[in-house]
Amino acid sequence: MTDFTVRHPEDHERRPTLDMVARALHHPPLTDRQWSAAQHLFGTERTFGAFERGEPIGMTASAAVELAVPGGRVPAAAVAWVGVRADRTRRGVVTELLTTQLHDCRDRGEPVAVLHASEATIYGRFGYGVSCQAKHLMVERTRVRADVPVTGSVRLLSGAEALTVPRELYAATVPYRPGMITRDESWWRWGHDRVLDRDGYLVAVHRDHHGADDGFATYRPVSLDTFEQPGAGTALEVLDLHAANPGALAGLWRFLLSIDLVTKIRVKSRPLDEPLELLLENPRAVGVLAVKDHLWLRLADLPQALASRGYQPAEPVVIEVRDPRLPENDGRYRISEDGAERTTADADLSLDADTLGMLYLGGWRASTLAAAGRVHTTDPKALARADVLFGGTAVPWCGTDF
Ligand SMILES: CC(=O)SCCNC(=O)CCNC(=O)[C@H](O)C(C)(C)COP(=O)(O)OP(=O)(O)OC[C@H]1O[C@@H](n2cnc3c(N)ncnc32)[C@H](O)[C@@H]1OP(=O)(O)O
Repeated sequence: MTDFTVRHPEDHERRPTLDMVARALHHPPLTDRQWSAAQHLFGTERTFGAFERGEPIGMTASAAVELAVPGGRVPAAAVAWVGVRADRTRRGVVTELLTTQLHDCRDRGEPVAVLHASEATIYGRFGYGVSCQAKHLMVERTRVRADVPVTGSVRLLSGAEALTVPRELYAATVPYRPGMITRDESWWRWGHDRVLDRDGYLVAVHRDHHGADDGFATYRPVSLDTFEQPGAGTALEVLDLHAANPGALAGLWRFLLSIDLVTKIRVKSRPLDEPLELLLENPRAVGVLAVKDHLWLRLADLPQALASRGYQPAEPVVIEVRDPRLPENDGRYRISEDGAERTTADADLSLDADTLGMLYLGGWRASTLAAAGRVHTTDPKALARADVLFGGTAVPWCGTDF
């Protein structure tokens, strides 16, 4: 039996704790350079460690972000760096850490927590649901001709511009769909500056025909040559691509497709409705390699979270939610186009908290979740109303790796 305590690490324990979690995720301990970028990602007060006789054996942390939801934005905890030392797993360590973190979230006034999961089997039991999916694409560039008119231009950035322009565009120009999160300076240092420096990523920016920058792509060339297959060519890996409008999206893709000596373009986690194949003369050049769980979402303070998003016009429904890990969320809620509130009325639908996390951004229909046995009702009309009420105006997508 493991005897451990969960608490914030002391200042001198922070780096050993991060090193421990890096090891749990099969990365080497942090270099001095990585540590200098990583230590600003989460304050000590947002980091929880599990300690056994003073040694770190588990960790979870979160960053304060704003999450776009249908009809607005809500303060959220972006959870990351979850891990338990390999010789201390399956003894309840992460259960204790994540439960403490969810209470902390509520206390901070962050009604929602989000994360990207290393494995799809971990987080459902903690009340997280897959709020949206994303697709991984492979474009066979040799079979491709972009078939869209050019309306602007693309330029490659270097030096300070490669660091600053994407920050400005993401903060002020890119429209937020439900699921997108704000990126603070510590994210940019870790998620952008560090990868440009370490992995040789390049930044391309699209400028519209009025001369305003309106989108960027971060990408790198990777050799496909092997000893057995010399001359296999080069793949482009696209890390980050955000566009303020369809012209910018088409222009950035047209640019990526025009780069010489490239045989394939690989890109992970794109929005389900991104119309890349429709921009090409040969749509079959785009292969969808996988559609995977993207952003997992947990309603930590359920009444607050439900009240923080908008609903589409339809007759109200009453939902009954069961949340064994945070029983204070249990209860019935009336959802209408005017908002959400607790009620004592009879329930039309019943579901668990993780399923409500799936509905929250509008990425799934209640009727789809009912077909999967996750939403229970005897009234098909109530399901149809829930489909409309919870529906969003855009397909949700996060698009930030954290
Ligand atoms: C947002 C992120 O950072 S994602 C990164 C997550 N981290 C990793 O994948 C690193 C490698 N893995 C680990 O560090 C650990 O195995 C963790 C964090 C996944 C789980 O930590 P543990 O302390 O072993 O979990 P704990 O003992 O609290 O398990 C709770 C329950 O989840 C189950 N569980 C834990 N991990 C897994 C898993 N990977 N797959 C399936 N079930 C799991 C346990 O069996 C247990 O089930 P039970 O309650 O029915 O008995």
